[in-house]
Amino acid sequence: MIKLDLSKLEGFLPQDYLEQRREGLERAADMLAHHNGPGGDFTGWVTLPRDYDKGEFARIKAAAEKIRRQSQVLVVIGIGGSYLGARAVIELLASPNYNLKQKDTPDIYFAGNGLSTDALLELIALIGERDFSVNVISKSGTTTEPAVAFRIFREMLERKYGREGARERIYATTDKARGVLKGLADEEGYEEFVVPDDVGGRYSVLTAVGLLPIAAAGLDIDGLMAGAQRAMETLSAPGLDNPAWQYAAARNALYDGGKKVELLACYEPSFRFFSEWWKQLYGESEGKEHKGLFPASVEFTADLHSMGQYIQQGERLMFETVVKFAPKGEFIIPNDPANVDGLNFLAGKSLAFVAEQAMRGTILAHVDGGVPNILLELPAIGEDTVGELIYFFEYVCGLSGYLLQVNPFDQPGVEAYKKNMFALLGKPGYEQLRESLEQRL
Ligand SMILES: O=P(O)(O)OC[C@H]1O[C@](O)(CO)[C@@H](O)[C@@H]1O
Repeated sequence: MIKLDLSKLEGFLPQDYLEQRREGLERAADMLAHHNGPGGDFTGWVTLPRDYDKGEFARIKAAAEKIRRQSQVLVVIGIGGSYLGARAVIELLASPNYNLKQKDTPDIYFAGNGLSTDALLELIALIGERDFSVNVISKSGTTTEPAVAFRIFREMLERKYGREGARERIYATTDKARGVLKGLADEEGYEEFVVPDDVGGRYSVLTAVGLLPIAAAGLDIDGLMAGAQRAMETLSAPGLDNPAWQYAAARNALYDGGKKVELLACYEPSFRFFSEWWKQLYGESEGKEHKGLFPASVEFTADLHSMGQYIQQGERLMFETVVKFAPKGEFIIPNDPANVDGLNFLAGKSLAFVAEQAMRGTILAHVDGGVPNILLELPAIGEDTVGELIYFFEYVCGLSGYLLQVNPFDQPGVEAYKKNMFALLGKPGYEQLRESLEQRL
C-alpha cells in the first residue's frame, strides 16, 4: 500500500489543518460514494475497479491478442484522457523504450494527440511497410485532432488492406450511443469498446480507453485492476487516518496558505508520462473559477540540474509531492583500485542507495528553501502498484475538487480554443465568430 509521509510539512501548515477540513472531507467522500455532488453523473470511476464490465474486459484481452497476431504496429489515436493514461501505464510498466525492445508484442505509436505535420510524417515513415492496426479512442467522437488522424490512418489501412481488411484492424473506443465515431464504427462494422457514460476522459484509464492499448503491449490488466480495487477498498473507509483524506487536506491547506503550484517529482524516467496523465487529471479537475493548484512535474535527479535552482530559490509558490518506488533490481557500484575519480567511498554500495540519499538530501534542501514536501512511497513498479497509484490519485482528485468547491468532473474552459479553431477553419455555423477573430489577428 502507498505510504504517505507528511512529516516535511511541519512548520508550513497550522497544527489543526486536518481537523479544520474534517467536515469538508466527510461531505466530499459522501458525495463521491453517493454520486450526488457537482458532476456526480461522472463519478462511475469510483467503483469501476470492482464493477467494471467483465464481458468487455474479456473482449479487450481477445482484441489485444488479435492485434498481436495480426500486426507489428498498433497506432493508438486519441488526445487528453483518451491517450495519456495508456501511454503513462505502458511507459511506466514496459519502459519509455518499449518500442526499441525485442518483443513479441507490437510497437505502439500514439497519434492524434496534436496537429504536427512533422510528427505525422515521421510516424508514417516509422510504420513503413509493416502490418499495423489502429485503436481510435474518442469519447465524444468529435475531437478534431484524433478525428483528423483517424481519417488519415483509416485511409492508409483501406489502401493497404482494402475496406474489408481495414475493418479487421480498426478498434473504436467511444460512447455507447452517440457521436460521429460511433456512427462510423457501426456503419463499417469495426469492433467497438465503450467509454462508460459516467466516466469522464481523464478518469478513464481503467476502461477500454486505457486497457486495450495496455493489454496489446502485453501488460497484465488483471493486475492493474486488482491494485486499483485494493486502493478503492482502502480509500473508501471514511476518517482522518485515510491517506487520501490526509493528502487532499494537505494540498488544500497548502493552497490556502499561498502555495499555488504542486510539483510532482519522481526519480524514475519511466514516470514521465504518468506525470502528464496526472497533470491533465488535476489541471482539468481543479483549474476553474479562477482557482486551483497548477500541476507541474519534474524528473529527478535530471531536473535538479535545471529546475532545481528555481525550486530552491525562485518564487516561493510551490510545494512538492515526491513519488518514490522501491527499485526492481540492484546494481552495485564497482571498486576501482586506482580510485582516479575519487569515488571509492561509493564502491560496494548500490545505485539505489545513492539515489535514496539524493532524495533525502533534496527533500531537506527544498524544505529548508521553503518548499513543503509530501512523500508517497510505493513498492517496486508493477501492475498492482500502478493500479493502486492510479486510483489513489483519482480519488484524491475527486476529494480535492470538492474541498475547493468546484465541479471536478467538467472542463468548460477547454471549449474556448475549440470554438476559435473551428471558426478560423471555416466550420459551418461559425461565420460570425470567424469574422470577428480575423479582424483581431
Ligand atoms: O475523448 P474525446 O472526446 O476525444 O476527448 C479528449 C479530451 O478532450 C477533452 O474533452 C478536452 O480537452 C478532455 O477532457 C478529453 O480527455
